[in-house]
Amino acid sequence: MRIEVRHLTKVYRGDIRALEDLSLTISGGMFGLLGPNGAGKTTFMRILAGVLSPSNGSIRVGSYDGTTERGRTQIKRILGYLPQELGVYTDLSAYEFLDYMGILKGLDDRKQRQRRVDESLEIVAMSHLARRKLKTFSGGMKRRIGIAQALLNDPQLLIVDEPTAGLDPEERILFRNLLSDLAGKRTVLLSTHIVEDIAQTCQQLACIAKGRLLFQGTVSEMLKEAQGKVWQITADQKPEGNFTIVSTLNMGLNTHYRVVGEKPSNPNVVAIEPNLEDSYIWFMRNTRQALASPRSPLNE
Ligand SMILES: Nc1ncnc2c1ncn2[C@@H]1O[C@H](COP(=O)(O)OP(=O)(O)OP(=O)(O)O)[C@@H](O)[C@H]1O
Repeated sequence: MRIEVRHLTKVYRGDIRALEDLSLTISGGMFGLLGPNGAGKTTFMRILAGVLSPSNGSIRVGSYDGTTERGRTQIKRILGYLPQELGVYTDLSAYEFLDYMGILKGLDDRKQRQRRVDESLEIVAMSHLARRKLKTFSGGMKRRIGIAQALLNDPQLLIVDEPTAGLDPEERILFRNLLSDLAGKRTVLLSTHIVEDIAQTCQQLACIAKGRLLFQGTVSEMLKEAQGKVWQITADQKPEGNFTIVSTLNMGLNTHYRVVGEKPSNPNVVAIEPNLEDSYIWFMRNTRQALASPRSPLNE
């Protein structure tokens, strides 16, 4: 399922510009949308999901036009959406909740709906907990029920917004693996500010900040962007300079500081290979610097 977004702009009331001339292409598999809080990720996802209309720009999901009412209705049929918050149905059992969501999604035939609920529970490995109330579930289990809900109509496009926030490390890994499995036969769009989730699951990603596209490409292309910008400084006190310290490792007599920026002038500096988090920090640094410059297009 190919998604093409061109010149997408969203202006909320009060002239809040959440998306600014955003163009990107998602060609299938698992795609990551990375950006800090307030970057415009949720706005983008909600527009794609047809919940919100854009102020400007075009959206094509497969052969459907997301800017028309008819196109949005068609897109909703082939789309599953896991929002950040699932809502408060905590007194329902997993099965009752999914059955109810199935009715809302227009699965009117009871037998067919039950079959889809059973299949979705099976995909997320929750069949054995179908009769338990949602309020007794851990964060990771609730997230899996959220995915089951999004899978009820067997969508070709699955949109998940910040799905691992608040999960413990083990739950996060399980959840990431589940998303990768699902991406085998559909397009999965994963929005997050957790770099590791994208590094572990996505081949393609886009990085946005302040509603603008900073980067689109593969994980290895993004790594290349920070090549020659990541350093290890060994020192006995915190170094200062035009860089961002991303980690500090106390080695006893001295400390290893991992920093991102132009080559520091400090002694005991060695270049190291960037990871995706370093690249992300590099892009964010550049964005902040551009914002500080009055001539930057980011300030228009
Ligand atoms: N309904 C709204 N009315 C006005 N401004 C809004 C509305 N929804 C979002 N915004 C603003 O639009 C910008 C982008 O918000 P959005 O929620 O899309 O970002 P995000 O990347 O998803 O952030 P987060 O990870 O914090 O959810 C922010 O400045 C936000 O305050």
